[in-house]
Amino acid sequence: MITLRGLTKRFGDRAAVDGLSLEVAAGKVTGFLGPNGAGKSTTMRMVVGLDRPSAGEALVGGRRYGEMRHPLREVGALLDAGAVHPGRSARAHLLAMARSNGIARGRVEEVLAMVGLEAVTGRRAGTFSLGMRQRLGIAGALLGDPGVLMFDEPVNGLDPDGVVWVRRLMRSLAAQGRTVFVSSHLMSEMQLTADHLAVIGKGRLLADAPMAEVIAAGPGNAVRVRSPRAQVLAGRLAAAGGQVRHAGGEELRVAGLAVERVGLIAFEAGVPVLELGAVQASLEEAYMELTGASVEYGATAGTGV
Ligand SMILES: Nc1ncnc2c1ncn2[C@@H]1O[C@H](COP(=O)(O)OP(=O)(O)OP(=O)(O)O)[C@@H](O)[C@H]1O
Repeated sequence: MITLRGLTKRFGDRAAVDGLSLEVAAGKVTGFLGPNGAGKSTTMRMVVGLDRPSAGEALVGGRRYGEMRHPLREVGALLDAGAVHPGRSARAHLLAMARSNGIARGRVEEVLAMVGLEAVTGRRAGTFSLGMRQRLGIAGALLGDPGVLMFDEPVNGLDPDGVVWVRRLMRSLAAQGRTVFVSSHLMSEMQLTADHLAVIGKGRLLADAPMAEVIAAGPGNAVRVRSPRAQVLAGRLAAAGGQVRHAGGEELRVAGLAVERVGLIAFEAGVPVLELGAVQASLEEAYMELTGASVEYGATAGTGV
């Protein structure tokens, strides 16, 4: 389990992480979401002692990282796949990590095989593709067979096979009872991978709930309809009890009416329909609504759903 208590990190007069309290439970994949600059990486770095908190604390299994004799056996992390000496082979890199944490040499070959790098163990890490470096980083996280694992954007640079592999790996680590804490910007992938979500914005907690609850709290199922006479159609749909939102241009999002009903109302009103379809409730839409006010860099108008 990972416990964050009032965790705060200031850089100058700016709080990158701002009084964050959270428990990341064992036996689940917990997705860690938030816009760019929300403080996800900084939070993870504090858990493994790479950044020192300005206030509060981050504990793994009730202890601080600095108090652990063999930290890699308790918490493994993929934080920056580029942080490998380019002149070292994959094997040499992992052997050095193993030695400093009292981990048997044989475990190095084991984790290299687990991540699919067994054919390139002697090759210098500097020649690796981004996907291979991600795999090497994951091997490093798994090296000490820890009960707690953190992955910062693990599918970055991976091809579709690699993405599915990471998803299965996360699920199986959680099924073994481990704590799996993973950040990602890919909402559809996260929806398939995580059981639970912690969402932050500007360093503060916005949501800490099971995936199903986060999605249910979002805009939910809706009907998407596009018409050159969207204004007229919106009036008719509202009169029939629909909650109508203008989604930019000719498009409307309608909640509370079935797709067939929307089609019939348009027909009765003599309004042309260019597109009509159901929109499934998704993490992406729920996330957009949750974080809308916390996005630091981004377009502001005309993107609404
Ligand atoms: N060493 C540093 N010095 C100064 N500011 C920093 C430092 N590290 C991070 N920050 C700032 O802290 C804030 C949080 O950054 P962080 O990388 O933790 O966000 P993130 O949620 O991981 O973002 P992304 O999704 O883009 O990776 C940002 O505004 C960033 O510029």
